[in-house]
Amino acid sequence: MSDLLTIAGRSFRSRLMVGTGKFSSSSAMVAALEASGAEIVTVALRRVDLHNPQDDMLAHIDRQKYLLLPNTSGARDAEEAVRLARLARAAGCEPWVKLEVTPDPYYLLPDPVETLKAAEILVREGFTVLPYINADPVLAKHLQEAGTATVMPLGAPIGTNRGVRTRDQLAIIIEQAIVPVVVDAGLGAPSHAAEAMELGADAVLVNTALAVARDPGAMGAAFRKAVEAGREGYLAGLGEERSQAEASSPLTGFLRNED
Ligand SMILES: CC(=O)[C@@H](O)[C@H](O)COP(=O)(O)O
Repeated sequence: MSDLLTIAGRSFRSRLMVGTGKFSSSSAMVAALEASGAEIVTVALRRVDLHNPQDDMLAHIDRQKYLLLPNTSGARDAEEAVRLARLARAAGCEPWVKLEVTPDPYYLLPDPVETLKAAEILVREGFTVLPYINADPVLAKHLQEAGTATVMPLGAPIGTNRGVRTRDQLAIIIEQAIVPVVVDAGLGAPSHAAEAMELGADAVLVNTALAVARDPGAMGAAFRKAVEAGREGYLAGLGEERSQAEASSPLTGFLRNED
């Protein structure tokens, strides 16, 4: 039986989304995308010319194969984010947007107030909104009530490769979610992606780990397997953590009885 990820009524086999920044070459990016099995690929609106099909990056992304998810990376407030999303739609992109509002260039942490404000506007305008947020369960609820198609809480700040540092808050978001939860940012190793999936995330988004790998294609394949393994582990039902040891084999009834 297939285990599909469904976002806003659209289904995907892959639970790994991939970002397109920081790759050393277009061929490295294509190798990573293909090996990852991703079906959703995010592109920073500030880095591409959507009106130009020959744009170096866009020309390398097969839009029959991948859903192009424009992101508002670089937007510092709601107004800038909304403007970027509208530009993407005007240029012929599907009305899906990865909403990112990051006023602070040092930590790139998302602004919760401006993100919610932008999400409310974009949902009203008919966009399918996938907001990047800190791992804040209260904000995640507000965004879902506003009509976002997912929530995308961070594992760690963008580009840090530090893994699932927000585990406890992610668990609450996942427990309460009524839309898919996509753990986005900071996942620097395949094991990080597996951990997020084992926790019950519906999908993950990865960019830096693939882009900076010595072999981005091989890393794409490794993340693909990790996401699948994490998902399978989650569905199989993981055992609960315990503080006290519990023997896996009987501890009585042998050796001493033979005296
Ligand atoms: C590409 C994208 O949409 C970002 O949110 C982010 O870049 C992903 O995080 P990492 O680069 O840390 O994987």
